[in-house]
Amino acid sequence: MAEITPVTFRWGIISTGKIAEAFVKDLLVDPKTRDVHDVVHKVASVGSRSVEKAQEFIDRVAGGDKSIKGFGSYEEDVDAIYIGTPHTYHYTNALDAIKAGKNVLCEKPVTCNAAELRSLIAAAKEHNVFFMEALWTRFQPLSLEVKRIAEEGSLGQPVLLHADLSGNFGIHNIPLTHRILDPTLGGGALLDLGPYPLFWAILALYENPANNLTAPTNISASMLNTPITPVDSSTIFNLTFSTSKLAAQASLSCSITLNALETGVTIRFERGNILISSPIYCPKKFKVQYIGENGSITKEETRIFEYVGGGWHFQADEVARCVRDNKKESALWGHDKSLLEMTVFDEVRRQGGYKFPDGVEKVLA
Ligand SMILES: NC(=O)C1=CN([C@@H]2O[C@H](COP(=O)(O)OP(=O)(O)OC[C@H]3O[C@@H](n4cnc5c(N)ncnc54)[C@H](OP(=O)(O)O)[C@@H]3O)[C@@H](O)[C@H]2O)C=CC1
Ligand SMILES: O=C1OC[C@@H](O)[C@H](O)[C@H]1O
Repeated sequence: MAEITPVTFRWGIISTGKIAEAFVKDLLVDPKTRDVHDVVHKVASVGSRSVEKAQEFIDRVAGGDKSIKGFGSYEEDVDAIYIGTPHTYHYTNALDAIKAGKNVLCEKPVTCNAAELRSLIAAAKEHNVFFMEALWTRFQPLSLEVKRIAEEGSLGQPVLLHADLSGNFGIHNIPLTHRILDPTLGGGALLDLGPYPLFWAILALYENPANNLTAPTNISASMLNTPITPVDSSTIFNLTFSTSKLAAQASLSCSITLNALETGVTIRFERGNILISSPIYCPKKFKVQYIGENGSITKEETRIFEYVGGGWHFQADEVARCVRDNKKESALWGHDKSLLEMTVFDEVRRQGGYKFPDGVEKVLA
């Protein structure tokens, strides 16, 4: 077989925080370890509020690679910019990058509200650039296989989906300025953890061909605040999908004070179940149960997925391929799904009474 010459994709990184480090480490993993031969990734520059921090990040995470430029600002000459700042900075950082004609991969939640996202989508169209939320779980091989099995027919239609993402942040022992507690940084469970339970509902229900990409017909929600700051410590939200061909519901929750459950997602179909192990943002294992005529389990299969790296590189491969092919959005996690996410979150916050402090939302509906 002829050797493919891979495209070298140059990334500019904005932020020197926790997730930026995880993403950059994955960019440095040899793509061949995950059987990817058409793209390779190169970290070209790191932007921070401080040039010293940027250099310290390059030394620590990328072995001091002299070809990587460190900037005390966010201007870079690259194929795409990855944004890993706190939620409430995504809009401004992404807009600046888009206006500079850059392709953008922006961390989840892509913005604080749907109005900000609509404004970014319009800007991306105007400047003819690729734009995607970094909903990394969508691109992992396990998710692709869950989707294939869910839609292949032998389980029947999905009826009920339960998904929870909890993570104990030790909220009594972290500063009030921590991004998870600070309302000016969009703190709380919903915006930080909520994208993942919602992602599984989008994959299994919204994307189900019988739903024909129809938005939920009902959203009901309740939020519980922390005793410390006015952000949600836990939130529950339910979605109903009802079309002529699909009648299904999702019961979703997230918490910043509890540990994760062993099984984070359960998708119940007419003739079986899919049970996905935690962590639900990069699960390595799921189980499929087939149910017979009398309601008992007739067959059970466990599937395990392993790869080198943390799982963030799959979304990087998607961005590189989309940009190479001149696509402006991903077919797997396009603008419509991020917009659905932000619309659901706006409604959950409305019902739950979570208002951001004045000035946090840069665009209002
Ligand atoms: N996909 C995933 O698995 C994960 C995604 N995330 C998402 O990534 C984003 C960042 O999270 P995380 O990396 O944990 O956050 P961190 O606090 O670790 O890092 C955020 C970085 O943003 C920069 N920054 C710019 N302005 C501010 C500000 N006013 N306050 C604090 N930091 C600022 C800082 O870099 P500098 O000082 O260099 O400018 C800082 O290091 C969030 O939106 C979160 O939802 C988080 C964890 C996992
Ligand atoms: O995206 C995320 O996934 C893992 C969580 O621990 C983190 O807080 C969140 O931002």
